[in-house]
Amino acid sequence: MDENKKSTKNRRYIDSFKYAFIGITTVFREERNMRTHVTLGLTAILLSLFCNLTTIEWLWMLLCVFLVFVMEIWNTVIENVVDLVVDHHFHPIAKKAKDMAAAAVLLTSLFSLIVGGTILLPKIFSWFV
Ligand SMILES: Nc1ncnc2c1ncn2[C@@H]1O[C@H](COP(=O)(O)OP(=O)(O)OP(=O)(O)O)[C@@H](O)[C@H]1O
Repeated sequence: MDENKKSTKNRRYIDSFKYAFIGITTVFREERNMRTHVTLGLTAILLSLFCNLTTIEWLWMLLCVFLVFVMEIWNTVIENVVDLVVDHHFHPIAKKAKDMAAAAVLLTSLFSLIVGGTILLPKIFSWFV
């Protein structure tokens, strides 16, 4: 049987990891927004490496980066399920679901921007004064 076309439960933990990894690579390959989030997240982590963060600050930064990734993955899940259900035809409830999923990503990104800015900006300014 073609492994990519199976629709039964994973029997082994290694299979669960394998399909989760395929999910990550698929969302990265197919969603431009996900690639932007990864680029911005990696930039924030790279900057943090030069900013001498405390353990708590590191945990906040990592929480924000992972939250945005997870929210973008859920947004993509909802887009895919909606497209599957309405078969790409216009439907007001499809629009509502997709707009709300996009709103969740927007709010998480704004929250991350506030946290990242609060932690990193004072440290970056202190390099120049
Ligand atoms: N089947 C549909 N019926 C009604 N409106 C839709 C439908 N599909 C998409 N839309 C509208 O188009 C917008 C963009 O949908 P699309 O599936 O292209 O997501 P996207 O451009 O990948 O969005 P995002 O930037 O959140 O990833 C939705 O937020 C919604 O307003």
